[in-house]
Amino acid sequence: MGEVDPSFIQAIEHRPKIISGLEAGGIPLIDLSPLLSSDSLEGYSKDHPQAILDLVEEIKAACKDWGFFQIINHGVPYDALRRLQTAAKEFFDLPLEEKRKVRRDEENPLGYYDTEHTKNVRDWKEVLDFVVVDPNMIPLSPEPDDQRMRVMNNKWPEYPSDLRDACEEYCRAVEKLSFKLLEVISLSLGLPAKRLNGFFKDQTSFIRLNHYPPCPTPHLALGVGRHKDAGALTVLATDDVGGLEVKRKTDGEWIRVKTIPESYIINVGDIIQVWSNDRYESVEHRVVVNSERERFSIPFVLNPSHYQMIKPLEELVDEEKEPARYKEYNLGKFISARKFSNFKKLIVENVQITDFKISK
Ligand SMILES: O=C(O)CCC(=O)C(=O)O
Ligand SMILES: [Fe+2]
Repeated sequence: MGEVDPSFIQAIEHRPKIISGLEAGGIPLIDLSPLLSSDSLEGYSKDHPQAILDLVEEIKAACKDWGFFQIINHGVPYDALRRLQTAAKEFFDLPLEEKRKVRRDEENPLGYYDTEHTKNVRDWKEVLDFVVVDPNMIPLSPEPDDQRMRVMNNKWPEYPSDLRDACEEYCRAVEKLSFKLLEVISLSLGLPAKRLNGFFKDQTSFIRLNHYPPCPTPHLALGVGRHKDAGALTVLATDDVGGLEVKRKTDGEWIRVKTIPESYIINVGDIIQVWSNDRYESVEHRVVVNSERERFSIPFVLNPSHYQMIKPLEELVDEEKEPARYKEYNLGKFISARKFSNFKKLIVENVQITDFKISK
């Protein structure tokens, strides 16, 4: 990634404003300590202590107003994250030919990849992807009648030798956190805490190690172009180099997310938007790069099983007052369409949940 290839250059209206060091903030910061003492919030809101009810309200407001929030006192051991961050840096420091030994290919979309395009513009980044349940399956093609499946296997690099262990250990901790958050979100929608858990048997959740090298033209390119996360929920760890920007719902301004030590950034994905029938929205975000410091981030994307049909939850729709706003879609077919479209620059837009929107 030396000189700037035209494939990285964003259209003028999507280029970032380069702000030096200034971070606007505004995204809610939520203290999860009330959750630390319990493993599960089984039951309905009314059965919980006030501290939990307050937390549910805070998360509800954050999901509605921003689609994003930051958390502290989340219970994920910092050492587990540090260990994975160290291993990730060691991996990305390897020569390209070494990294390409585990590269993603047409058969298996997992592994190393440095040519992802978001909205048809190349991202200034390299990634390493792993699934949480290994091996995992997704449909071979997005065609509705094609029943064939594709097996996805994690491709563990030979170096650094503890990357696999670090990743698996981190995954267990962050997965536990993400299911707790899912319970709070379920309560915040007026549903029983465990209402959403059933969708995650045979989950297709994945972990991505992102590396954004310094970029000589940060005003022209983006680390990740504007996008919405397609999963249910994203739990994002970043280092102390800022860059993530969230599109503020009130005015469409791009707001830089503050880096807070030992915190996570949580965002609602497309699937929660559909389940909640638009009560919560999956909000657009992007990553701005800089010319001086490399940046690392690790999103964990909580994703249901491939065979799940995604549609608004029955309890949240009412034919008269609140009709379903989406037709159901098969998650596996959706993932399959996405995974194999970002290989190359396409003429058409990727599949989006809006493709399933029921017009009023
Ligand atoms: O690196 C970041 O801060 C965010 C990355 C992201 O949005 C993604 O990988 O979907
Ligand atoms: Fe994202």
